[in-house]
Amino acid sequence: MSHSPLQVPIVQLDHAGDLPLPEYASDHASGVDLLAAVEEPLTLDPGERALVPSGVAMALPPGFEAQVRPRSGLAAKQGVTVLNTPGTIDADYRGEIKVILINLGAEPVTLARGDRMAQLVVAPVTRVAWEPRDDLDETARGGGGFGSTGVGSGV
Ligand SMILES: O=c1ccn([C@H]2C[C@H](O)[C@@H](COP(=O)(O)OP(=O)(O)OP(=O)(O)O)O2)c(=O)[nH]1
Ligand SMILES: [Mg+2]
Repeated sequence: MSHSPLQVPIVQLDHAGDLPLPEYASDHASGVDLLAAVEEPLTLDPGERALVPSGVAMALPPGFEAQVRPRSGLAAKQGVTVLNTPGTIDADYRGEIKVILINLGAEPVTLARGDRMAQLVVAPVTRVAWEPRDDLDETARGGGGFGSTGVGSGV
């Protein structure tokens, strides 16, 4: 299996020049870390959310998306997560990638410029063409869901 990376055009919208491109933090990390491209430190009070710029825009090839996911360290240590996780970056989006962070912890959390705030995972997507029908094929599960399987159908 080939591991050659997907080539993705990227633009650094933040022109200060001190922020590197989003990078993979280990050899086989799934996501690149998105950096907070804030001019001044940003403090999120408990319960507060913010739309935080990443400083980058990209042109994903058709057939791919990017998912904005939380970093577990930030979540476990400080209670900060991505409100709309996984955020969806469409292949035809050319604007700045922004991260909706929320502080679910009990203490204020401050993000400094360049702090790694979330991770971005590029993944293939399948688009569908609907085939309208009057009914669907039968399966053992049928319409059962929401805890329908197992002893007593409990949770
Ligand atoms: O966490 C996110 C989620 C989305 N976006 C950008 C890229 C995405 O392609 C666009 C639209 O996102 P989405 O479809 O989730 O939002 P919407 O509320 O449906 O807006 P729209 O009507 O623009 O699609 O916003 C981000 O920068 N960060
Ligand atoms: Mg949308």
